[in-house]
Amino acid sequence: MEVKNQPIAIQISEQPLRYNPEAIAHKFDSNKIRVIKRWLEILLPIISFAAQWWWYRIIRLKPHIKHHHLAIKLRQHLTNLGTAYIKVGQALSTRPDLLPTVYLDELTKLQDELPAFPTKIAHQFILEELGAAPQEIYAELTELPIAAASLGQVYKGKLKTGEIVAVKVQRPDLADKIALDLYILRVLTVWLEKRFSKIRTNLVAILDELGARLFEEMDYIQEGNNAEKFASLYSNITDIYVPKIYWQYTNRRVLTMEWIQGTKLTHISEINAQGINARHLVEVGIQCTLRQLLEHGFFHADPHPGNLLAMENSKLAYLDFGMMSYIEPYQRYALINALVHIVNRDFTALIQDYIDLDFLPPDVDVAPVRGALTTLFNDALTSNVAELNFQVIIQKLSELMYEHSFQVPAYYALIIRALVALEGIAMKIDPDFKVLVSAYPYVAKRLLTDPAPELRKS
Ligand SMILES: Nc1ncnc2c1ncn2[C@@H]1O[C@H](COP(=O)(O)OP(=O)(O)OP(=O)(O)O)[C@@H](O)[C@H]1O
Repeated sequence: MEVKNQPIAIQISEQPLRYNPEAIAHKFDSNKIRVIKRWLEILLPIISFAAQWWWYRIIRLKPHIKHHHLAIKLRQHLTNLGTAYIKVGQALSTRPDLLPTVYLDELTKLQDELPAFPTKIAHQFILEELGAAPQEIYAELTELPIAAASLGQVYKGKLKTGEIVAVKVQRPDLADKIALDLYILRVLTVWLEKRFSKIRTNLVAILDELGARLFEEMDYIQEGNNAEKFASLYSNITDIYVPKIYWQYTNRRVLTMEWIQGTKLTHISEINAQGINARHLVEVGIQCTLRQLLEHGFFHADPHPGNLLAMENSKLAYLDFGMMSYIEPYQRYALINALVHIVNRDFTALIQDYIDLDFLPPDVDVAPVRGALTTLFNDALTSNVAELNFQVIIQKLSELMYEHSFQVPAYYALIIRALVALEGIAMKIDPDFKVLVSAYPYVAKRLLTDPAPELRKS
């Protein structure tokens, strides 16, 4: 029987997968044994971490050595605890308002080192989600996954109509396991907030935001929609490519998309060996990032080099649209204004930008923050734009934000992560590559030509 690109019997779920803390609490309140078992698995590393912290205090270890060791331990514990904790750690790694820099640096190394699950289970999922056995849908499908990541694993396949595809299948019981971990973490954060009234940050809100994000990431229909929205906004940029989604063969836990033949930007030497100009790809990536952040606001929040592929025709392909974020127009304008105020060294105005962006409360004691910002940016700006290194500025700014109790909104943390990832790639290609120099003409042009009243003042 010939199967054309026609819908087979799939039951696309009507409601998108949503994080609902009340429903989760309701579910696990009546399953105490499971909750207690998981609590024990979590408590053990917490106790071990606390004991180590206490020991280092007793032996009066030098603070920087102490925190360095503790940060490594924290990363190891989170890795062992599984997907939800790896994601929590990755989210924390972008939050200079919550953790000192030494912890941020260590947590950015968190990798999703999870083993693959059996292909038999993946086949079962395909049957359940798409309503037909894999051999009825795909003419070919690799026996083993070509990649195993935190939420799912990816097979290479071929449709009966001949198109080469990537088939992403979600890990078994993922939603259930993550829900249980989020439930426990929420109990813990509510307790922490009650117990330590000094904590100013709304930890429960941060956790709920992360939960919402994780649930979105677990819904491959949402990911497919994100990919299409991203394509509609940015694939008109020269040399940007976004894989096509095959909706007929996609559901919540199975995603079928166009296979991208390419080399990850983690393998720069291979890219060069193929005669592809890696520098050009970075320039393209920078232009695309600027359009995402400053023009449409819809941005890829996880553009690490493993999610970017150099194609043989010198195009840059984006993968993995599970984690996207959005910046409101007023936030975009405030960011551009902040940039202008930094360049003009107008730190009083810069503090007002931070207040407008809700980083600082309106009643903040301005003088010490202005003093710290002045020192930081005067140091940084004595070098000309060509010498500015983004990573260094961000690191200093992170320290300042931690010391002066800034509240960093999640979207800002994700922007920084995206920019630092991009600069990291650029500097691997050429240690002297200046992202800011490449970005400057675009920002200048926006300032000169954008009719928005919010920018006209600047
Ligand atoms: N369309 C595609 N074409 C070719 N390879 C792909 C494609 N999609 C995914 N892959 C491969 O599978 C890997 C994992 O895919 P992806 O990053 O989408 O999974 P994930 O579970 O969302 O991972 P993460 O842990 O980053 O969230 C990619 O790094 C890439 O090697």
